[in-house]
Amino acid sequence: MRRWVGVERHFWRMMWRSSPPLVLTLFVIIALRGLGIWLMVHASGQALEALTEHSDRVWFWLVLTGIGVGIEPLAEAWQAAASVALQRRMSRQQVMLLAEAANAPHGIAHLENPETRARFTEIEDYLRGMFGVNAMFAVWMVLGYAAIGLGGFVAVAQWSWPLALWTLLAFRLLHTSWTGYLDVTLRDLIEEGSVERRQADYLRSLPLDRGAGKELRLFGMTPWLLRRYAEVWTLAFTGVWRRRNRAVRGAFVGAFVTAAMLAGSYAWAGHAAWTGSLAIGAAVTVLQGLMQMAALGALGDINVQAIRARFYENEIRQLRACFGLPSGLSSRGSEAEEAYRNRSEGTGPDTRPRASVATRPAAAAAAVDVTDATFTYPSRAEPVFRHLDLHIPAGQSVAVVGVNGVGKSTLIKLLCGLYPPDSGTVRIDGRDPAVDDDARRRVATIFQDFVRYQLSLETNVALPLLALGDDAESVRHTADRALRDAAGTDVLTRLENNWDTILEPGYAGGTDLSGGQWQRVALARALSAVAAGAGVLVLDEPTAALDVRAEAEIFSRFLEVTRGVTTILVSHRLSSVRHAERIVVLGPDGVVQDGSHDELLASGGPYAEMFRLQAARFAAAGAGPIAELAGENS
Ligand SMILES: Nc1ncnc2c1ncn2[C@@H]1O[C@H](COP(=O)(O)OP(=O)(O)OP(=O)(O)O)[C@@H](O)[C@H]1O
Repeated sequence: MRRWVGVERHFWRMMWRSSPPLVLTLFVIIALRGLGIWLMVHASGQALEALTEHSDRVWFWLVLTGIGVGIEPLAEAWQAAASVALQRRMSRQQVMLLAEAANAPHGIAHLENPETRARFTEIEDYLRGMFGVNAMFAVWMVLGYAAIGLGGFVAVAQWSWPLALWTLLAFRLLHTSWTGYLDVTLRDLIEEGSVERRQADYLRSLPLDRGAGKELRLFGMTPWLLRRYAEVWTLAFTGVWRRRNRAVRGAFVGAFVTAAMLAGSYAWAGHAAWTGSLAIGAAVTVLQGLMQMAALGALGDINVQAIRARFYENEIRQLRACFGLPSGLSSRGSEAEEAYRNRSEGTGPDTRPRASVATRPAAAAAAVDVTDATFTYPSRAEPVFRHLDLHIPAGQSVAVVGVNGVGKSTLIKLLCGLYPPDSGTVRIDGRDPAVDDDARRRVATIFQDFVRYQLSLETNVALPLLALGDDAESVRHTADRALRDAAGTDVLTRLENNWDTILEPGYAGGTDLSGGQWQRVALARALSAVAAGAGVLVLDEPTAALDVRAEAEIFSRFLEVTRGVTTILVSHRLSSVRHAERIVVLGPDGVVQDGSHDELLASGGPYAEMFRLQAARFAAAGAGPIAELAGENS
């Protein structure tokens, strides 16, 4: 009971916060609907009574009946419009609340935790789905029905309180037993089998995915996929069906008892009319009132949606609580919500002060210090590395190499503060990026699996500047230079809508880029981040899709344009990494070699061996100028 009160209070508080005038308006409409029904039921009975008595008052009661009848459709339409407007505000608030929750932790471990991810996905699906979009409509419809039922209740109670209460009890029993069933269904849907359901959803979405669509055809995987989908889906729902079947029995028992109680109500009123203790007009009022009270019973779908609305609002609150966030939006979130409202409702431009955007970090190279760091992924038992030490002075260019899976990308994630080390420290200019936003913003990284935003070319390149709120002209200017420095000018010239082209063919006028072109765009984004004030630039295999010559050219150019910034480059192509001032070879037990390209070649060991192997491969393939590039120093 206390839980229910807490959920209800929170739900109404959030609704009130999203728009007090609309909530007040809706309450007025609801009251009007109850009044309208009572007027119709009561006045029509009185009109009949007056008619049988040939009284002049018949017209008076007929007019009131007409008013009562007229109120209902008008109020219903008004209620629908107001609840849809309220939904818009609630959705906006919920999206912001959820986004704040997703972004609250400094790292990304929560996004890799299967349970948390499932909860996020579930809420997001709800918000975007039909139930989420119609939630407010449903909530106020249920209240509207309650008002109608109450109107009927008052009309019956005017003749007999016990009959009104008895009938109310019957309908509440029906309502409670079906709500109990729906509650079980809902909880099952959310809390049980979510991971399996997410997997089933993923499998179902694969044939619609452009990338997966290619492989599905190539490998003839569709029949296997459908079989696997059926298996996972059945697994996800078997328990749900069993529980649902059990719960529906209670609902049916409730329905039978309600039917018996209602038969009693009608017999009661009928007997009174038969024996003459209920006059004809009052009998009409009571019978109509009993019928209107049916609105207090099971409401089916609408009720499910109203329950869902409360459930998910509470889910958002609980998810936020997991990350130490209050139930309402932070001041920054409220500011963003206000800007969103201004724009979506066309009430004005985004006039927020610039202070609400990210602050521009100081533009100077930053030192990187990893001291005695041990790190284990939350889902793993074995650490990726133990007691790792790496110190990079400000302004140095360092290449990190090592075999697959040795932990290069993991090290980069630690430098970005996406995970804290289990023990030891990671510092950027003496500050911990795992807890300090400003320290993290000093690190600009292009990951191996960099994001291909389905947005314009300009946004893809200039994202770090847009995050700072730079004006359009300087954004375009810096993006232009960054793309040029990343040797991506031809990407721009080939696009029909130039900077405004959406980099996704699923949009009108949109297009895709080749792997190499995407990498140039990502590199340009890294350069924009440097222009935005990053002091450490990390490139995690950013050029794997480029040919060897293009990669070598880009690196020498990159080191040129990023002079004055600390650069960390991860690559398997040793022909490229040798341009770095210093090369660090990672092994299972941490740094196994550290020095310049020449020093490492001269000292022998893993680096020299890897380099000779690569050079020999190119030479054997007769790669001509490429072999020259790789073998220059061998
Ligand atoms: N999110 C994760 N959760 C659990 N384990 C992970 C995660 N990401 C990577 N790993 C594991 O951590 C180890 C190091 O991975 P990492 O990606 O850092 O290697 P890498 O040196 O960058 O490899 P590559 O050269 O193939 O890119 C691997 O064993 C990998 O399976």
